[in-house]
Amino acid sequence: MKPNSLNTPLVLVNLKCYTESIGNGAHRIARAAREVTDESGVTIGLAPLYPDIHPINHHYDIPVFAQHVDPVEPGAHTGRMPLLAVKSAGAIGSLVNHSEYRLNIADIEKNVTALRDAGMLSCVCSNNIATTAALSALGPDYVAIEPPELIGGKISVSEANPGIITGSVDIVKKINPAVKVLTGAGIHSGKCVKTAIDLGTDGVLLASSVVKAEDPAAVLRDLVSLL
Ligand SMILES: O=C[C@H](O)COP(=O)(O)O
Repeated sequence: MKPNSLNTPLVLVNLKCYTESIGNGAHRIARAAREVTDESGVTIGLAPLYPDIHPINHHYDIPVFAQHVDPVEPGAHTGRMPLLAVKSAGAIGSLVNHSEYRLNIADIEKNVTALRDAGMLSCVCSNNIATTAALSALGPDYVAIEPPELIGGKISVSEANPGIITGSVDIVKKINPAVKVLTGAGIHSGKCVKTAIDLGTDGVLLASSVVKAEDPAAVLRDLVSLL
């Protein structure tokens, strides 16, 4: 799997730390992602827990992102996760500054630069248009705009706040048009995904609708159905 070469649109599923994402649960979601990628041709990536990066990459050959990397060089640190460790496990990129794991701007810049230098993809999360502007200036591969109040809910950003999507797309185009824009929070249907794409994004970042589903493949099939 070559970094810097993911097709658009991208459906990136963050497995977070949900019970359903642990052990066999991660394999269940990865199998579903593989199946729906094969049926639809849409790129579906996963951001699993660290122990599942290698098995998911190895068994299912789908793009794997880390959920976070620590802005540290390999060395005398304990309990940290340097990006070379996730690269060596098979991750092609990492989320940075997720709403559930905020970093300061200096550490975001450090991670974006280190990921680029390692030939990996950065997907930096943002909570509003002003933050999106600042983050796009750092030149990540993706900025993912996610209103925190909609994360984990049943109403998607596409339905509740299309203005934050168009505002983010517009500001990124002005500041750094090479940066791709994802959006997320509450994305649960093909209609939400289609709206996000029609508003100018390059894909979606989502979690609960797939991870907590009884049948993740059915949800993924619906998510890509209008692309
Ligand atoms: O990383 C994913 C986002 O936080 C969205 O999560 P959600 O789809 O559960 O709202």
